[in-house]
Amino acid sequence: MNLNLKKHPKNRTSAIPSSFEGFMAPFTVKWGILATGGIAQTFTKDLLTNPATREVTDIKHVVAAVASSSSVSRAEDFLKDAQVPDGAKAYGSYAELVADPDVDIIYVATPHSHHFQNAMLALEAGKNVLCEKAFTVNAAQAKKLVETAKEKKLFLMEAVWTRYFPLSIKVREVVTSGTIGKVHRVSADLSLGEVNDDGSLTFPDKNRMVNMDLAGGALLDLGIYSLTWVFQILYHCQEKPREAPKVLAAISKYEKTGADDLTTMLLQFEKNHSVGIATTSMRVATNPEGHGAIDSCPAVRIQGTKGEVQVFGPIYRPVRYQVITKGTSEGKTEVVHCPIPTDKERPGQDGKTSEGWGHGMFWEADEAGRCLRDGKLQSEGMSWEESLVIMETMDEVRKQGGLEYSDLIESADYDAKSSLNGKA
Ligand SMILES: NC(=O)C1=CN([C@@H]2O[C@H](COP(=O)(O)OP(=O)(O)OC[C@H]3O[C@@H](n4cnc5c(N)ncnc54)[C@H](OP(=O)(O)O)[C@@H]3O)[C@@H](O)[C@H]2O)C=CC1
Ligand SMILES: O=C1OC[C@@H](O)[C@H](O)[C@H]1O
Repeated sequence: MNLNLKKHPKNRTSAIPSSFEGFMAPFTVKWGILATGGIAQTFTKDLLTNPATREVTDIKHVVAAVASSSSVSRAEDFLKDAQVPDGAKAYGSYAELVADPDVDIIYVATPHSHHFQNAMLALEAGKNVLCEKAFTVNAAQAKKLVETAKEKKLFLMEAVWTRYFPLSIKVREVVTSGTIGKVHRVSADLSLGEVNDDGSLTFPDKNRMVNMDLAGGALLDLGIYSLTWVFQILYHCQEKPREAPKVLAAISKYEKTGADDLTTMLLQFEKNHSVGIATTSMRVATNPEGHGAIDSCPAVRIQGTKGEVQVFGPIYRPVRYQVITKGTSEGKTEVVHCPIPTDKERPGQDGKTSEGWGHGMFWEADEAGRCLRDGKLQSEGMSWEESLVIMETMDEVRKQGGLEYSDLIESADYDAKSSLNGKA
């Protein structure tokens, strides 16, 4: 779909009585899912939830097709497992998926190493793209994606789902409203404790978390969320033109694979008199009670002159924050819960419980849909410019820590026939 050609009636300039708009058919987004791994499954299930469960009436998602680079049968199994309604197509190659005229937007759900080539494959085929985090391996690749999307007038967005959580939006509002005064410091951590008794990590060496061939490591996989919190406060909430940070980093590497397993970043926004401390690790967990437990200690602290916002982890999928304001002798604490709505008509995410589907990825999908509907090439919540500054920050962190990947996955030269694009 070329955004220049297709406009939803809601985007017309002629006067439509606002009372009428509520009766308009929702804008339908036809998704193509590129890859069949863990997050592709979770995202697809979120697309299939009833939007009304999150009070959305203007957007409807359809899973039009899925592709596996392994085999067509894997794509077929994926459709079955995700309970995708009949009619969706299964492909045994990414090339076939991006050529499907029934697909509006491609969700790229491959390992980091593959994002650049896969997203380029889709853009070159004229498809809009929502690409999983980390956007690419380096800033040069991200720049090339952005240039291509701009030139071809296609929508492109890094899938940093956390930014579209109502919780994130509310926290940004607390900050910009001045409730906690001038913010001088943000610290954010996303860490897992995945260590065996012998000091090795629990991930097998080939696992994408630690595999250098898949651009594994704490920084690109987990640290991106610590950076997300620092950036969505200290960068995103700045007035434009925004100041990019100076960076100081320490990286420690996993001796078995060379991937980073303990990375610490200090980001200084000198003119704004503020500093970010972003940490990530696979050795010591953010939450000593264990990953996935509702954290008892805050994983993000946003510290202002008049108070503090604390966000409880896991910070990629937070459901609770508190605002502590000065003023009275004891101070005042307001705890805010932001539960993720589930579709009770669907069986539990694991197929067993009766909680219903809903992981929280639907909000970013709704945003992508609204951008397509409104003819926007990028989302304000995760703009191209901000993705690029974050990629540049991670480049600098890797440079200081001496963390390099292979030429194949660092290359910013697009090659449709690259092994990273699977079979043609
Ligand atoms: N937003 C979020 O909460 C999360 C995001 N992610 C991000 O999603 C992406 C994928 O992660 P995840 O789904 O956990 O990964 P998985 O390993 O579960 O799946 C990756 C998929 O990519 C495809 N693929 C293509 N080439 C390769 C290759 N050489 N090695 C492995 N897989 C390959 C495979 O699908 P096929 O064979 O069908 O082509 C595979 O199933 C990453 O960028 C990660 O950072 C991950 C977890 C959570
Ligand atoms: O994006 C992610 O969020 C959840 C983590 O467990 C996962 O490793 C990461 O890719």
